[in-house]
Amino acid sequence: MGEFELIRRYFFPIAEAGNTSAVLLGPGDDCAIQRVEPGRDLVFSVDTLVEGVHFPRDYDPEKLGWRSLAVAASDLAAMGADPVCFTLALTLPDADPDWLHAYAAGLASAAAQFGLSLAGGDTTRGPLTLSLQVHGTVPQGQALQRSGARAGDYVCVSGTLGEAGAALKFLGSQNPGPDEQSVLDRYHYPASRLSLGAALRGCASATVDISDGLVADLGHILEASGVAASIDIAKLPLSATLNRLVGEEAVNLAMNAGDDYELCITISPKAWEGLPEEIRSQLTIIGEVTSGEGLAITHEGQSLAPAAGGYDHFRT
Ligand SMILES: Nc1ncnc2c1ncn2[C@@H]1O[C@H](COP(=O)(O)OP(=O)(O)O)[C@@H](O)[C@H]1O
Ligand SMILES: Cc1ncc(C[n+]2csc(CCOP(=O)(O)OP(=O)(O)O)c2C)c(N)n1
Ligand SMILES: [Mg+2]
Repeated sequence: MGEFELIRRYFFPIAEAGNTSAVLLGPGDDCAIQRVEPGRDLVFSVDTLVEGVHFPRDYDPEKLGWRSLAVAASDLAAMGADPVCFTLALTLPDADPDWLHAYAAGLASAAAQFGLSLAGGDTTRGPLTLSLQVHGTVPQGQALQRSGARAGDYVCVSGTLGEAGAALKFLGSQNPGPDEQSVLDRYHYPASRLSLGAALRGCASATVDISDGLVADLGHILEASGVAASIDIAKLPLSATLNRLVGEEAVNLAMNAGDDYELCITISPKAWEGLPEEIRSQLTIIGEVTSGEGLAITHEGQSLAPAAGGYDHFRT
């Protein structure tokens, strides 16, 4: 199978299944063409996944198909963008039809689920690496950013934290029990809170998605906004499953492990009161923004030393 046959066989069908009218030209030419409606801003981001770094060696290709798009889409969620389309740069050690079939199937279901049309890409031979560029749009000037947090805002997170991090221990399990399977699914099928992100436009003061860990990613908001915050670990949303599986380590995983792809947001108390209950129920208030700099961590009022954390590709 040659390069072009591979692309036609496995990826053109995904592009054809996407029905985004904003993609005027999909794969097959030198570039794709996306029309951006007047009055909207284009919001875009690229994320790379490397075998052995972002996912284990010999990882199930169907899960990789889903996961690769989900983690990229999560950046659109963090900006409050409505998803439109994506490109896929695929570097493969060889053209294995079974692998490609399964990868394409996982990717196709994520593309349909997230409303992202495949618009183009690039296919090369080399160590397994995937780069996905995602495009979304927002009404002009309304993209959520890391820089808007103000003293007095609440700090909130969506969903529950720490399970995807816990899953790393069980990735090699032959016979995972129900709790193990449930955290493994959080790793294999990350959330990407696209509709939550869009619903927070005009309400949240700052947003970030939690890829590297809560402490690190909230740290990005604090730095970009020039503020400090305190969070109470007793308020962290931890699932019963995580508590059963890892006991006291749950807090550390929730704070530092990453891979959750939940949103961390700041929001003024007034905007919080104005949120529909359906949106508030997806969020947990874990602390508040203060003036100054840095993140203070407390446990029921007692202050704790901040654990150094978060995933950093180059920290030695
Ligand atoms: N090689 C690069 N050249 C230009 N900008 C980059 C590069 N790598 C990362 N960035 C930018 O630095 C910021 C932080 O990157 P990253 O931590 O990967 O963000 P995210 O967690 O949202 O994927 C982003 O705005 C990203 O666009
Ligand atoms: C097999 C495996 N080991 C370790 C991890 C943990 N891990 C690797 S990269 C990463 C952080 C997210 O990756 P990054 O490239 O920083 O994503 P971005 O912030 O750019 O979205 C984490 C938590 C993992 N996901 N899989
Ligand atoms: Mg990135």
